[in-house]
Amino acid sequence: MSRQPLRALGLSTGKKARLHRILHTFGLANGTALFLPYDQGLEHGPRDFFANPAAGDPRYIAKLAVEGGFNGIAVQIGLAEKFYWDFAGEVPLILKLNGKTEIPPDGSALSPLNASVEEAVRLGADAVGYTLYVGTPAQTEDFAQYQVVRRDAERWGMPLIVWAYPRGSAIADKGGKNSFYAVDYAARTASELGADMVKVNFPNPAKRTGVPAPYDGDYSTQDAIGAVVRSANRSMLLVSGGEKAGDEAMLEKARQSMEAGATGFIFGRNVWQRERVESLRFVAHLREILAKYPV
Ligand SMILES: O=C[C@H](O)COP(=O)(O)O
Repeated sequence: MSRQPLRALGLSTGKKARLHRILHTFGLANGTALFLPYDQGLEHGPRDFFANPAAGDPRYIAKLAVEGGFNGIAVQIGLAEKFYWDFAGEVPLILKLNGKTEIPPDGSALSPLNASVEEAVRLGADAVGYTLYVGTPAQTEDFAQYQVVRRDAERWGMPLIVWAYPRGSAIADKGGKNSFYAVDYAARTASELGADMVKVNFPNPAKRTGVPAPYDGDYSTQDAIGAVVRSANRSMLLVSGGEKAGDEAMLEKARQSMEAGATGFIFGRNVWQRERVESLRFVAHLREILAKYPV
């Protein structure tokens, strides 16, 4: 069960204090989490803002994070430097330390570092984020880069959230990046490598060719997300939103995730690729779900 009191997670003092601030003084302040990720402008490009052009303005998103009662906003260094100060202290900052464009092919992806844990401290961040691509040809280099971040995070008492993303042709041949096998393996990898929180896509247990046993068996989505939470063990599990989908489908995934023991959600496009009032209405539904699972 990943959703446990902070005291049960073996955290250092600085990490525990920052996580307590994030989880127990912001959002619902009940130990669950709702984060707003806003690095899509780098990862996917401005195409993500066409559905709601207002969302291309970082001030609009930061205001939404405050008004929506989020536990944190995750941005890259440039936006943290130039925009976060307007809202500093009003919503926790998660400084995303690495990131890349979608222009180079996905298969051999390594997400380079663009900022440091020390800069996160200077900016008043309460956590840092690192994208770890599990299964690519660049995995060895990625692990080495990650290890430095993990040590810095430990030294500065900074919680480390790992975006654990299966990627590359080897993963494509084994059921794809959202398969139960791939997501479960990514959650376990992040946990083994010292993540305090791990962010994964919701696993899809549909039968696929090339998936190693026992992942080729029959599993419900509830079985699959339950296994992923167990694989994350003492790393708190956050479920990612992904591309904009129907509200009912998203809310059902959210319910199943919390029922399985997840700590919360990190939903971006599903929140802000719509008009502000609609965003806040959707957020209210997410908060209703989170309210049922206090830690
Ligand atoms: O880093 C990318 C974002 O976390 C993606 O968030 P999203 O899929 O909910 O838009």
